[in-house]
Amino acid sequence: MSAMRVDAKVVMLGKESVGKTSLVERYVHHRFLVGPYQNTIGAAFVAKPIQVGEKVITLGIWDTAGSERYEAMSRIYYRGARAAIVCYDLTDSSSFQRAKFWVKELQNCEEHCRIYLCGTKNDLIEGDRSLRQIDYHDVQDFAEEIGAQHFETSSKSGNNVDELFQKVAEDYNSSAFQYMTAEEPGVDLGQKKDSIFYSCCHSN
Ligand SMILES: Nc1nc2c(ncn2[C@@H]2O[C@H](COP(=O)(O)OP(=O)(O)OP(=O)(O)O)[C@@H](O)[C@H]2O)c(=O)[nH]1
Repeated sequence: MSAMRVDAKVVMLGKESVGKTSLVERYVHHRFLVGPYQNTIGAAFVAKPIQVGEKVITLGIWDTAGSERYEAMSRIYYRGARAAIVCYDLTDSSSFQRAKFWVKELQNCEEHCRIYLCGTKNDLIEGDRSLRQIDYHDVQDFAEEIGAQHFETSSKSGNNVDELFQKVAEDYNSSAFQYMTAEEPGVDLGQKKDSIFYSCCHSN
C-alpha cells in the first residue's frame, strides 16, 4: 500500500447551511444529496487528487461546521491552510456578512492562505432572479480589494464546482503559491494512492 501525501490543505468556511458539504460532495462524489438538511458537527475531511498539467496535486479538504457554536473549532481547521473556500449563499445576505468575518480572520491569522469567495446555490437564482440578495459586481469588487478569487456555483447542477477546485489546485501548483517549508511537510495519510478518506460527522 503506497502512502497518499496531501500537498495542500484547503478549508471550507461559511455560515451554516450555505452549502459547504454539498460543494465537497459534488466535487468528490459527483452527486447532490437530497433529503433533510444535516448540519456538520466539528469537521469532515477528504483527500482528493487532482491532475494539474503533468502533475497530480492532492488537496486535503476540511469541511467545517458553519454553526457559530463551532466557531472555535473552525479556527483549528484553517491553521496552515493554503486555501480557504469562503462560502456564502447567494439568496441570503447575512451569509455574506459571515463570509466577511472569515475573510478578516484569515487576513489576520493566515497570511499565506489564498481566499476563494464562493457564492452558492446559483441554480436558485437561475430559476428566479429576484432571489438574488448579493450582487455579483459588489463581491467582485470586494474580491479584487482583498486579492481573492470569486466564483458562483451550484452543487445541485454542478455549475462551476470543478472549476473552483481546479483553480485552487492550479494556484497551489503555480510557482508563487507552491512553497513547502521544512517545518510544514506534506501529510502522509498511509492510504492507497487513489483512495479517498472521508470522515463525516452530521446530525439531524
Ligand atoms: N438549490 C440548492 N440547494 C443547495 C445547494 N447547495 C446546498 N444546498 C442545500 O442547502 C442545505 C445546506 O447544505 P449543506 O451543504 O449541508 O450546508 P453546509 O454549509 O455544509 O451546512 P453546515 O454543515 O451547517 O455548516 C441543504 O438542504 C442542501 O441541499 C445548491 O447548490 N443548490
